[in-house]
Amino acid sequence: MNELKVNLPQASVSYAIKIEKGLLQKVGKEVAQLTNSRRVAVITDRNVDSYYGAAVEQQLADEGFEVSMIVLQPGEQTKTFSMMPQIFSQLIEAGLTRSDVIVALGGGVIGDIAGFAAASYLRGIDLVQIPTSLLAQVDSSVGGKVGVDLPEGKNLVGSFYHPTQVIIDPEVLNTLTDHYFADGMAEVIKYGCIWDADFFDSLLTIESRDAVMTEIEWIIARCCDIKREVVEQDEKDKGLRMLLNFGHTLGHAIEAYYHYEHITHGHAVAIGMATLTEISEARELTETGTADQLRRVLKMHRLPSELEDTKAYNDILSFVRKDKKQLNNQLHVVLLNSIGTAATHQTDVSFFDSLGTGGQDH
Ligand SMILES: NC(=O)c1ccc[n+]([C@@H]2O[C@H](COP(=O)([O-])OP(=O)(O)OC[C@H]3O[C@@H](n4cnc5c(N)ncnc54)[C@H](O)[C@@H]3O)[C@@H](O)[C@H]2O)c1
Ligand SMILES: O=C(O)C(=O)C[C@@H](O)[C@H](O)[C@H](O)COP(=O)(O)O
Ligand SMILES: [Zn+2]
Repeated sequence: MNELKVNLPQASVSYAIKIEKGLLQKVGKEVAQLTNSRRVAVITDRNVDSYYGAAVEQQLADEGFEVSMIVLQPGEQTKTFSMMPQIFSQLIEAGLTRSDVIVALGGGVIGDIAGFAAASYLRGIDLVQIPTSLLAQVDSSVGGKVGVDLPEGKNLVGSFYHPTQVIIDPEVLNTLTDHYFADGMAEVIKYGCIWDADFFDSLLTIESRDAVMTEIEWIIARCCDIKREVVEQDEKDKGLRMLLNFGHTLGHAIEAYYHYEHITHGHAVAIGMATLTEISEARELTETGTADQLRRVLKMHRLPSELEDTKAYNDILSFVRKDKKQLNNQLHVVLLNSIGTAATHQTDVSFFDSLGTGGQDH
């Protein structure tokens, strides 16, 4: 088993990330070790429930827990503020008290919304993250960002709320579709881009999904460890943590433009990373050849580097203009110096003027 520890002394928080093939079979015992409570609500989505819901429910029941299953519709449209009253009602109906536990069993959508429910229900109850998509295993289950979307944009309501443990079983990835596997690879590639050139290079040698799966435990562990290192230094996203947003300013705008349908988070981030790197390379802010390397690794892992509908960029820019992280009309964008190192830059939206022209200014 790989076990990492996230330590945030300033927030009086410390939790383990456990990574092991087959760990889902021991989930009842893992949760039982974390709490004296005997009541658990498992929040999941219909897809994940159909594969793993019954087994998780049974194991928790075997440990003496009274278990309530809250099963949501799959997809980003579920991660909305308007879903919260329904979830809170179900938690009340399940009789969850302050000493009880919410288990988030699913991808990033479930982790974010169940985490937000745990952060706000009764002013906060314990949360265990059991991420089941690659994206959730390498990124969203770690670091405590929980929240929901508003019609106006992504993740506009939320908080920092850490789990008491993250339980990762890479074997569950076998039932994930290729599309969502690729989504997770976008965030994996992001870590190589911003933090670790050797890791990036190794991703260029692992060509297929099967090849990734043979190396999966250390890949997940490396990503979680990078995120741990970043979050421990900047829990509240005021400085270093912004690097984890590489590709996201444009990515989030693309997702919002398409109403969170058609283009999923990882695909949007892939386009965001490649497009931004093309622009910054054309402006000599990034080492020549970086965008090519990035496009190569994205293609290898079945991810896009550009939007097919380049005409959409004008409208997408209006979402970039409304980016939530602006300060005095300045956007924070993360640019690569070269593969493996990145920095945040303040700029205005004109930085994106060349969108859709391959990085060349009009
Ligand atoms: N909190 C954070 O730090 C953070 C980080 C990155 C992304 N996110 C958020 O995460 C979300 C995207 O997460 P995602 O890509 O996991 O999407 P998702 O939760 O929608 O899961 C993708 C799809 O895979 C299915 N699925 C999940 N696990 C499965 C499994 N083992 N077998 C079969 N099907 C499975 C789901 O039902 C869903 O249809 C976005 O909302 C994004 O904003 C949050
Ligand atoms: O954990 C972080 O910090 C990240 O930025 C990770 C991102 O991959 C993730 O998509 C996150 O939800 C974005 O957060 P936001 O604050 O830009 O909404
Ligand atoms: Zn992301």
